[in-house]
Amino acid sequence: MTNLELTSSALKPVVWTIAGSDSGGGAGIQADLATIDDLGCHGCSAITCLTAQNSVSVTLVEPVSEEMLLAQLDVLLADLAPMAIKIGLLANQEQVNLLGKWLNTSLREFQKANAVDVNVILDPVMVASCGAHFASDKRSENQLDFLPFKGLITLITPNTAELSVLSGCRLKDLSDCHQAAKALSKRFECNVLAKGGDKGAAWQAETAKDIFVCIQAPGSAVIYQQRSFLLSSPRVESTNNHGSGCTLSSAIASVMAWGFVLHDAVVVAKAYVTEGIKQSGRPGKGPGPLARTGWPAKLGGFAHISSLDGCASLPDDLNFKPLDERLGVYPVVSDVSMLQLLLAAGAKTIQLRVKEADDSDLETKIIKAIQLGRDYQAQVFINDYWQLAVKHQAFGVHLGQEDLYEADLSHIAHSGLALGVSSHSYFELLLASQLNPSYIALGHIFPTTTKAMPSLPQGLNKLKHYVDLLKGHYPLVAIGGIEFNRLTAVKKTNVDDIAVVRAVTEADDPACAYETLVAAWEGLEHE
Ligand SMILES: Cc1ncc(COP(=O)(O)OP(=O)(O)O)c(N)n1
Ligand SMILES: Cc1ncsc1CCOP(=O)(O)O
Ligand SMILES: [Mg+2]
Repeated sequence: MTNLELTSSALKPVVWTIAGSDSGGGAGIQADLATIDDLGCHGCSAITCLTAQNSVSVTLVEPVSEEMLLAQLDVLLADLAPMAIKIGLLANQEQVNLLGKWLNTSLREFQKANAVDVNVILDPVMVASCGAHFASDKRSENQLDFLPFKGLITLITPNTAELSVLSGCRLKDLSDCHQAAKALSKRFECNVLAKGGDKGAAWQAETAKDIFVCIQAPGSAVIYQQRSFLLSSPRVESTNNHGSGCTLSSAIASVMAWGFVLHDAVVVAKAYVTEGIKQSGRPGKGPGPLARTGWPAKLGGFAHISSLDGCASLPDDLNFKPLDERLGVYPVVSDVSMLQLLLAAGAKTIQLRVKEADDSDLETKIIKAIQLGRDYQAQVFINDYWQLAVKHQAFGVHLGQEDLYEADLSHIAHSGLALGVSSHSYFELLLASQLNPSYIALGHIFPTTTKAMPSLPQGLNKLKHYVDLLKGHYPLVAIGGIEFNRLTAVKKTNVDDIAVVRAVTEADDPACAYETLVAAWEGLEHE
């Protein structure tokens, strides 16, 4: 199954762009609709102004009337309601005020009545990449007052020039930009992606660095909220960047419309822009538009993520022991007798996951599990208790994202243990991949009762995207709600292997259930 089949088999999510028309086709509404379509969504537009422009100049900007802008918003809401909205060029303060009021009334009522969250991404366009100032309002440096959007938007995406105008500060270095982005986030009560793609400052010369200030992102892991991150990509040497900001913000809206969390939308959209610049052309005399290159699936095109707020970043110079063999059907069990029974039934990889808070026999159980692994020449992973796993030389350790910041990863790597890492999103799997682990777990895919999960089930569509990105780079295992009658659908995503709890441990005959799962899983073909 290809990405396209997966996305077109479902109803396309509706994404709106509220922006200006670029007669040159590289930016504005034209770039947005091309992006939205390329990422599998249905695009609708509310046009704020017409611009007469080509790749080198803007000769005229003509705003639509307030009546016309409102009519577009209302008629769309009555039928083609949005899953996400991107706001781009607004021609004057009246349009900002009107839109602020509309978001606060009509859109709010719609969200309340339908119990949905519509994410709104604001690209505060002020200056075109060809140097022209857009807004017809001539008050201080063409600056519009975006405060009517306070508390109504998910994310604002200023470039460095826009950040400087919005914050009223000269931005000399990364630290200045970070402070300004945090101040903006406070002022607008929203998340901020401060784009550093425009070359200029020395600290931006080698890499294109964006600053992501997250104050709140529903569905993202708690440990990655109220935090700032630096997203660094190798700089693509090209002057074809016309419409890159429009493309980025409409890509973020599109990825969110598919149900991905904000952290994911930001990293996927950045990879999309990087690839779009790489493959760009130059139809006019000036900077060309970005190519439309589909949903990003090259790991090397994704940004490196690091912390920007004093919180620890994960090391990226470690090497963990590789697996001796495929994970296959990977049982995760809570007691040693079950572990022994499944090893006897042929399991070659298994995990001991003990969750009783006060288990006085913990170390004894871990020693026994590790010894059984040796007896059966199997890969035994210990969940959570990495010190005991190292002390007794387990084959490997399995850690969740939160656990990664508590553990001594360097000690685990240097002690020769394998490391498996959990992930629940693009953002988390990118962080996991920066660690060079022995495998990456993707979950939870389906609802599970084994564990209270803080995130929603990922589902097969997301799993397929994750696999497209990581396959061949790391062994991949899907976990969560995997049972016999779901194996065919899971195999179609091309994920290497599966981890199971209840499908084995709650069966009347766990050994038989394990053997049946193995026969079925190994009998199915990858696509
Ligand atoms: C193979 C596999 N995948 C994911 C998990 C979950 O690990 P973690 O996120 O650390 O959560 P707990 O298992 O500790 O509740 C796993 N154990 N195994
Ligand atoms: C530990 C864990 N981590 C993500 S889902 C999960 C439990 C999976 O259990 P089951 O296979 O019973 O749904
Ligand atoms: Mg854990």
